[in-house]
Amino acid sequence: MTKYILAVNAGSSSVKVTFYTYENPPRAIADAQVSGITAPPPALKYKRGPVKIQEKLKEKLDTPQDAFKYILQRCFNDSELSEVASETDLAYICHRVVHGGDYKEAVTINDESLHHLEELEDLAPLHNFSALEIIRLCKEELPSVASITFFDSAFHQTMPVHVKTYPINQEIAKANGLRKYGFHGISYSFILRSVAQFLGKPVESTNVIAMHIGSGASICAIKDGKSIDTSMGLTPLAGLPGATRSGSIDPSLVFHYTSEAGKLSPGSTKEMHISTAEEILNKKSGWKALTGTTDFAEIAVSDAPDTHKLAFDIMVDRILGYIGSYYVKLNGQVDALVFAGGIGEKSALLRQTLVEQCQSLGVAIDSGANDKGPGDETVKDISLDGKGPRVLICQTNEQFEMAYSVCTR
Ligand SMILES: Nc1ncnc2c1ncn2[C@@H]1O[C@H](COP(=O)(O)OP(=O)(O)O)[C@@H](O)[C@H]1O
Ligand SMILES: CC(=O)OP(=O)(O)O
Ligand SMILES: [Mg+2]
Repeated sequence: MTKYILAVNAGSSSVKVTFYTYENPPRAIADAQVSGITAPPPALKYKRGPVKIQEKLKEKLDTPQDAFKYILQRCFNDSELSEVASETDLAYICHRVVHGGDYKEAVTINDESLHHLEELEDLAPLHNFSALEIIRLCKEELPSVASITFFDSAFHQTMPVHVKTYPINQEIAKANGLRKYGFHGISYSFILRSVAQFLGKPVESTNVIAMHIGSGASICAIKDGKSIDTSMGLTPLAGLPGATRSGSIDPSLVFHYTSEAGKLSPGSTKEMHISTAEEILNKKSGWKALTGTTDFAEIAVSDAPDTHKLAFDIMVDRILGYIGSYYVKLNGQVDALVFAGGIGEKSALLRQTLVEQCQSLGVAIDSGANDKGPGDETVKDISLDGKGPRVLICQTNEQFEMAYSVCTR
């Protein structure tokens, strides 16, 4: 009997799942996403073959587990998707877990690994909570299917010690796991393989500066196929601003923000032990705080109001800072600057502005190709011929990367 893989990408406000055939390479047979869990009504996007459905849901889906259960039932009950009708049709469930601590590779869930992940939750309650809730649910409701967790942080284990280490008391740092981990690694691994293939180079000798710019945004310096630095840190808060995240700020700002900032947040629970400061900097900052919208498509327009223009300029400035730093760290040996993530893939204005400001690195883009975007291509070259690095768009796919890893191991 043909078996299928279910790949789950759970965020705080959305749950995305894709069903794949269990073959090399895996082929997507259906894709479903519930967003707006924290801002009801929830919305469903469902794609099966040529069929595309978008609807607002009447159901109350307040938590990622509710959203996941809803998606699963809907897919299992869809008579047009008879391939997956119950747990017996599934070979594996892949889960994206943002923070994997010291894990260097994916792990199969059993009591021991789940317990270890639950301990890690303290370090990253805001980011691991949704995924862990869904893993616990799968263990209970789909007990015959093996769950494998893939970690965003695993790709960055190759960063040198001096890059990973914060200059603080090392006993305390070691006891509490306080170091730079870096995230979006499942995406970077997809980007690296796709870009190396596109350039016709072995992964082991590919050097790129890759940007995953979405509602969470990061950038990564990849040397000889390995991450040597990335902008996120102990948690995904560090580095670039995001839709609701401040990105890097002077840490002292926390002590001056409000007198309440250091206290436990009212939203804190047994599972989500977070302070008001963490909540403000993760959920009430970023371009939402500057402009009122989390939608970068409203910000990245040429005739935007001043508030939006400021948010755009901040984003450009912070990204430029990292590109400059990583270009130097890579000793100028850069095969390509790669744009990925919802914004990196869709905003021609952001790409154009950034590349114009990186002229000193010898990069230039073909504005027609840039405006057209990647279309159906996984990797699209938008550079003008020149001596400098190529400029590429890569349509990254975290669910595919997890399924691919399972099918090729
Ligand atoms: N045409 C566009 N121009 C600029 N930004 C866009 C466009 N379309 C979508 N986006 C932005 O992409 C972001 C979502 O990217 P995505 O990588 O899916 O994020 P995440 O996985 O973190 O939810 C949102 O901020 C959305 O506004
Ligand atoms: C790590 C992270 O920020 O993830 P996302 O972009 O999906 O929020
Ligand atoms: Mg994402």
